[in-house]
This record gives sequence, C-alpha cells and structure tokens, in this order.
Amino acid sequence: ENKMYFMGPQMKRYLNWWNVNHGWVSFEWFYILSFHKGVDDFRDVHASFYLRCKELSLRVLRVMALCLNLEAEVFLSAHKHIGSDVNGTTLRTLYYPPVNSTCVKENQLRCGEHSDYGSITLVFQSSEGGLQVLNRAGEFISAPSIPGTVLINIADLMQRWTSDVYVSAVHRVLLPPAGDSSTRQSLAFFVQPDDEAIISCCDGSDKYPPVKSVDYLLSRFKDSYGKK
Ligand SMILES: O=C(O)CCC(=O)C(=O)O
Ligand SMILES: [Fe+2]
Repeated sequence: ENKMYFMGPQMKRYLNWWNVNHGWVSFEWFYILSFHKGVDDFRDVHASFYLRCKELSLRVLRVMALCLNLEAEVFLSAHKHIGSDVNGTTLRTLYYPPVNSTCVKENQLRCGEHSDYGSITLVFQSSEGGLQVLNRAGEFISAPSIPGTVLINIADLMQRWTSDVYVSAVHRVLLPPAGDSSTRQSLAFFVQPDDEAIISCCDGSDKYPPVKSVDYLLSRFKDSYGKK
C-alpha cells in the first residue's frame, strides 16, 4: 500500500509541500493522510500503526530509565502527548526508488550521514538492507533488517538528556551495488518529547543547559533546512 501511495499521481500535489516544509513533519501528517484518496485503508492503517509505535516507544523509554537506575517515569513523564499537536513525534514513511547505476554520482547515498533529533527512533525496514550505523571505533557497520525486529536508534536529545551516557547513533543508507535495481522501504517513528518539556541532564549535572524540547527541535530544523 505504501509503495502504491508513493508511485501514485497524488505525489505531484504534495511535492510543493516538500519544498515548503522540507519533508512531512508531524504537523502535517494527519492533514495529508486525510486528503489522500485512492488507496483503501491507508489512513486508518497508518493511524493505528502510529498508536502501536507510541505504545512500544513508551515501554522502551521506561526500560531506558530503569537501565540507568533512574525513576521509571523520568523520560515517560516528558512524553505524555505523543499524537497530539503539542508533541512533534512523527511517523515517516520512506520509499527509496530503484537507482540507475549509470547515473550515480561519486559518494552518492540513499540517505546521508546524520543522527536523529529527538529522544529515540523506531525503524522498520524492508529486507534489502543498506542501513549503516557508526560504531565507537568510527567505522560504519551494517544494520541489516532482521525479520520480526524493530531497530531503535538513540537520538540527540536523549544523548543530551543523559549527559552522553546514551550516545546518539550516527547512521546513513547506502545505495544498492551497481546493477542492483532494488528499492527500499522503511518506516521511521521519530519520538520527540512534548513541546513544552524542559530537558535537563538527568544526572543533575550541568553538562548541557536545560532546553525546551520544541525549541531544540526547531533549532535543529533550522540548522538542517534554513538559509545559510
Ligand atoms: O531508511 C532508513 O532506514 C533510514 C531513514 C533515516 O535515518 C531518517 O529518515 O532519519
Ligand atoms: Fe535517521
């Protein structure tokens, strides 16, 4: 269903949105889906999947606090409003089209090296692979799709929150090898604390100054997409 959506004529209409809003961010997700006609159930499936992702994320955030011997609620209490307009958590569906290897530029990637902005990201990937993560030795290693598993990235705000105890995962997506015309489909659920949550180092240190979640997110968007 996802693939049909991205191949369909409705894409043309949304390309303008892409330019204005540099991608489909939380504020639009419901709006876009509610416009979409032509693929039965797409909206309902997406909305219910969003809620399943939310449940899983909250469980993971609880465990992440317990692993640090912190109050179970320390991260959860800043994620009370996922799925509402005061929380920027976003489900992004990514379709990477086939690549013609004769047109590939040097060092071209499917997705450039970066880390995510929020607290954690759930990644569901199709079987083609290509996702790589930077390890502590500074080498990119493959993070293949393992059937029945969800990949969870630690993101930048979590690193800051835990005074660098949990380290944000730098990652990228490689092109398929020359001559391989496979596509890639992934779903990324970017978990963001509530807009008004103040994120301060959970060990009580002042390694990073407290920051309001929404301010941090907007400053990262600006760094990535704003005029230089
Ligand atoms: O396609 C993927 O699995 C990675 C996508 C990603 O890292 C992102 O959108 O932030
Ligand atoms: Fe990412």
